[in-house]
Amino acid sequence: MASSQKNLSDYSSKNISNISDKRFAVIVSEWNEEVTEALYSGAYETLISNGASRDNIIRKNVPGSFELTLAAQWMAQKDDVDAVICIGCVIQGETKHFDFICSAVAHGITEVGLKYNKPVIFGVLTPNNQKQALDRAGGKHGNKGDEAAITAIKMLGF
Ligand SMILES: Nc1c(NC[C@H](O)[C@H](O)[C@H](O)CO)[nH]c(=O)[nH]c1=O
Ligand SMILES: CC(=O)[C@@H](O)COP(=O)(O)O
Repeated sequence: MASSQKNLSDYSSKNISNISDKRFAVIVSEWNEEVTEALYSGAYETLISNGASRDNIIRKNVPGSFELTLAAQWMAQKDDVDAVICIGCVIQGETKHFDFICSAVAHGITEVGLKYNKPVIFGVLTPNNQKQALDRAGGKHGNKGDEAAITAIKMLGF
């Protein structure tokens, strides 16, 4: 289902588990900072509004989305991290670089979650242009950061 049919910020709060003692690592890519900061704000506020403690949200920055995977591994291996949320925005350019980054990040983040047996969430936009990105970072299609945070919460309650 395309984001145009389902708002990224719409979610059910039913069956949300107690996350007051859960620790979240949120890794934010610095590329397309206007977008990723909006995604981070959405994720942070969603965690807080669903019961997370401010002291239990650890933010780390990386240069670009490609670096999200290694940073996710560094955080996921910590015993005091319960879930990792990866925030990024990869915008299509003129070359195939977009395809390589998106594929590497998607596969890499998946592998980290499987390796450390904890939620590692793909909160990465892969739009064709800046407008599509902004539409999904608090615009008309909601905020991917909200979606990433509620996904982490629901996986912790699995
Ligand atoms: N073009 C975008 C990038 N490119 C940078 C890579 O993510 C990486 O940092 C570089 O290849 C060095 O390893 N990153 C984004 O997050 N978004 C882009 O649109
Ligand atoms: C996703 C990218 O790395 C991309 O923005 C780079 O742009 P280009 O493909 O035009 O070099």
